[in-house]
Amino acid sequence: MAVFLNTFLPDSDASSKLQVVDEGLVKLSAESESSPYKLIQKADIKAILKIRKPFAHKGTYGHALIIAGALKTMGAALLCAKGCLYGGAGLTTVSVPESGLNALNTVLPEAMYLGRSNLIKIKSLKKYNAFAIGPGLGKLFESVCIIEELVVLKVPVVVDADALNILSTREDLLMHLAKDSIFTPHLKEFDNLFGKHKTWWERLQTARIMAKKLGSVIVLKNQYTFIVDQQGDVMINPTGNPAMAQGGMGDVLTGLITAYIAQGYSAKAAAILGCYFHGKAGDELAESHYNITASQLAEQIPKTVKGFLK
Ligand SMILES: NC(=O)C1=CN([C@@H]2O[C@H](COP(=O)(O)OP(=O)(O)OC[C@H]3O[C@@H](n4cnc5c(N)ncnc54)[C@H](OP(=O)(O)O)[C@@H]3O)[C@@H](O)[C@H]2O)[C@@H](O)CC1
Ligand SMILES: Nc1ncnc2c1ncn2[C@@H]1O[C@H](COP(=O)(O)OP(=O)(O)O)[C@@H](O)[C@H]1O
Repeated sequence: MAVFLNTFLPDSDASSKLQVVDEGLVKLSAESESSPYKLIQKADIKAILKIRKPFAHKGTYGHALIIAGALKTMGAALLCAKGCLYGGAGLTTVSVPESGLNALNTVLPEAMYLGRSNLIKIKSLKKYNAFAIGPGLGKLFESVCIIEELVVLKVPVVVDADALNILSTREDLLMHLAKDSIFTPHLKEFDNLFGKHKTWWERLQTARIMAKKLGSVIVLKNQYTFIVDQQGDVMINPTGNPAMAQGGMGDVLTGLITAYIAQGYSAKAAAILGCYFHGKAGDELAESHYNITASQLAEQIPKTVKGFLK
């Protein structure tokens, strides 16, 4: 029986009730036209996920740089870094204000530190192959300057939280960010960035247009998160649950997606894997927990991925 898009939306409208959602990312029948809306299946994840290789070392799985945190929101940076470490990046470096250095060394001894002043030395950024910016960053002048540097560097970036809010007032930067970047807004951040929307259907149409225009992936977060690729196709993530509705959960997702970029996945694949395993870790924890903290979820990720492969 056909499934329609309205099943995955929290509100009601006439158009989404008519829009069929395909099961899986691969078109199965040559006869029917494929829908731009696709529900991610377990088989899709199996096809995308690469098994860790014998003789692999930390260099095999990339080096991620996370630019996040401010005095009162250092936790967001730590959670993002935690998502990246537990997502399997070979190396994770975190650029937080110096006031966060002790916390970083104490909470995440596996992570390295890069001072904010070093961020403007482009040469020092060449060793990283995955970049994330935004969780808890704040919207101070320094944060704007860092985004300007990333635009000059022309590297794809995972953009979240405060970095999204900065871009909402700087269309020049938004339009010049490297293609294959990944934007991870929740509803409010999305509307800040692209304008107010009355319905989720309208919001989704804007996401499709903007993902094409930017040549980037938009991860529009909700109970069912929509991953919109550079062609404007929409992949619907089936995992996740209300036990996950606690602060910091999106920060972990940003770190996890960045870990997959570091490991060599494309922007689209990294977004799909990140959303799927983030939600699946939450689903597994929710079997025995009424609610879940973001730290708890990050720590569950390697177990979830291992269990998935069995
Ligand atoms: N430990 C730390 O350091 C943490 C630091 N953090 C960092 O702090 C920074 C600012 O984060 P923030 O939570 O203050 O602002 P933001 O996320 O814009 O929410 C503002 C309001 O928007 C709404 N809203 C949000 N989501 C929605 C949704 N899905 N659907 C609908 N509405 C939604 C909701 O408004 P309401 O509906 O309650 O009126 C909410 O109150 C940011 O950089 C972040 O990374 C956090 O990650 C927490 C842990
Ligand atoms: N009810 C829910 N069902 C499924 N996923 C949820 C639910 N509530 C929150 N999440 C997930 O948690 C994350 C929340 O992200 P975000 O709002 O950016 O949080 P924060 O800014 O606190 O880190 C998203 O990935 C979202 O899909």
